[in-house]
Amino acid sequence: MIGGSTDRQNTARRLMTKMVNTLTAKMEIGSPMASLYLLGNPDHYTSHKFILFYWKNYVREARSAWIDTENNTTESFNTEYKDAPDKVVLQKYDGTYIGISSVYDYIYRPTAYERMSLYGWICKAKKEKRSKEEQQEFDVHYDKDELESNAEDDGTDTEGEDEINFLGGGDSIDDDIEDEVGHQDLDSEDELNDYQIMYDEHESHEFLPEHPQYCGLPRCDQGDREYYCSTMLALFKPWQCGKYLKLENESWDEAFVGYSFSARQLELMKNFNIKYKCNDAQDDYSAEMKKKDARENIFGSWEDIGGEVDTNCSLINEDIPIDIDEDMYMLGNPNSINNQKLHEMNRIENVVKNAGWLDSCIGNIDPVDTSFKPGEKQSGSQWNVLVQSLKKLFIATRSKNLPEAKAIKDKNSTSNDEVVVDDISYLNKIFKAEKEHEHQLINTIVHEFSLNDEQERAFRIVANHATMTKSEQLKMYLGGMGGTGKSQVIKALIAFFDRRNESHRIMILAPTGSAAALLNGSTCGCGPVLCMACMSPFCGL
Ligand SMILES: Nc1ncnc2c1ncn2[C@@H]1O[C@H](COP(=O)(O)OP(=O)(O)OP(=O)(O)O)[C@@H](O)[C@H]1O
Repeated sequence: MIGGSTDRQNTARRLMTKMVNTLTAKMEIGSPMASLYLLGNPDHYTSHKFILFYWKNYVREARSAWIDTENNTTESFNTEYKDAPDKVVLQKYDGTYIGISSVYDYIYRPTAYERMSLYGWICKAKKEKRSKEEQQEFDVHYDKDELESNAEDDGTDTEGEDEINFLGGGDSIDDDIEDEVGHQDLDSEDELNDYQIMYDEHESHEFLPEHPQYCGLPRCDQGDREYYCSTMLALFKPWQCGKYLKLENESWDEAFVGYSFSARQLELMKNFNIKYKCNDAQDDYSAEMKKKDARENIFGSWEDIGGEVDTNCSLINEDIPIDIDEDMYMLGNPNSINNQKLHEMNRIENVVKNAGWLDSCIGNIDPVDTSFKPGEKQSGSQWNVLVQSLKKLFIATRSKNLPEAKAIKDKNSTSNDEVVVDDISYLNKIFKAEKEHEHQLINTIVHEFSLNDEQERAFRIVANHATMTKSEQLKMYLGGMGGTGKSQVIKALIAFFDRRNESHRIMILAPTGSAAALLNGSTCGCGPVLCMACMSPFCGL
């Protein structure tokens, strides 16, 4: 679909958007996160702010100044120059569309900044949209005729020209055009530090090329040396035109060697290469692993596979061809990576099989008969009614002999004038179940689960109550700090009801799936209705 016609691409895009929106709506936001958003605080903190910088456009612009005269241009430069034209943003100005590139923001910067390198400019530049009032004031201050006459003037370096060119060609761009270029003009040195010329991250995407290359700076020790030198010069030597960066008869390399970079700039250049050093180290490690025949080690070779290619695609320098031995990936080759992978997968499968993880279920669950056909034909709703009525019948039969049901029955038979004193003897420590074996069972479980005094008290209240034939519903809350043994009490109760063959009288509910899973219970969502139906003493929980 992605590679199809425009219609199909749009359909695919719409579908993806719908899916993302649907998933996002279902996403839960925790209360701390919600509070952060409401208070306008960030949801994360970083020590540095990074600005996306698409350097290739600038280097292309700088090198293009030499494209005609530079007879010894390398093939790679020619190809690159032709294949990757500058990306511009189209804006309507006085009925005419003009292309604006962020490169011009640097080239036509105010005279106050003419000694600022591209690197410094990118760190400080910020693009802001002018408010309507500011725009009106600006329009009044710089009238259009003056702008046009100055724009035609291709000569001297006047202050006026700087201001005009700095506008990127549009001082009165239509209001409805999204990326209006707003700048302040500066006169004094003092303003240099205060002046924030930073790209606003919310608008900068308008100016970015499709393939981010911010990490793919050329290498100092490999590849096209000329391209590397021109890139570093474009970054660190101030320029308005590529001609500023080197002399007519000079190569980029000579200009690079001859330029005195500051200590900070040299340090930055060194840092640019750290990523490549890491990649090299990773490749060396892969080579080492291969040598050691990692196939002998179950897990070792998993790390080894694909070591040649850095999976952080955006960080790979597209300029440098990745050296991949295709033979290594062919299945026919017994030493190929794919075969090694297959071999490891079989080994792991055997390990898992031998450990019994793939054995059939111990509980002997009957297999579902997929070929089953009902003996009588009924519509869906008729089946539904039948199932519901059978369910009711089943629940009624099961709860017929439960004490609560009996108690309710008995209670209903008493008249309104009668005072009934509820039996709450089960709360006493000296309570003894009517039947001796029930009393014994309670004692055994207290002992088996080594319940402490408080746990025992809680357990006995529920267990005693369960042995009574006439009693009100027990509503009880068992609280305590984390790890104080609440779950232990519940486990004891599960065992108690289990041994009385009354597992159906207890239902474990928890607010989250993981909490419920710890006690083999369910989440609260499915609770209330079933809880009432099973007449569990935990109904009130
Ligand atoms: N009487 C006991 N004898 C021995 N071990 C116990 C006893 N009561 C609790 N424990 C142990 O203490 C640990 C914490 O107990 P438990 O999980 O029941 O606490 P909890 O109050 O339910 O904790 P949380 O609120 O964090 O879920 C468990 O490992 C449990 O086995």
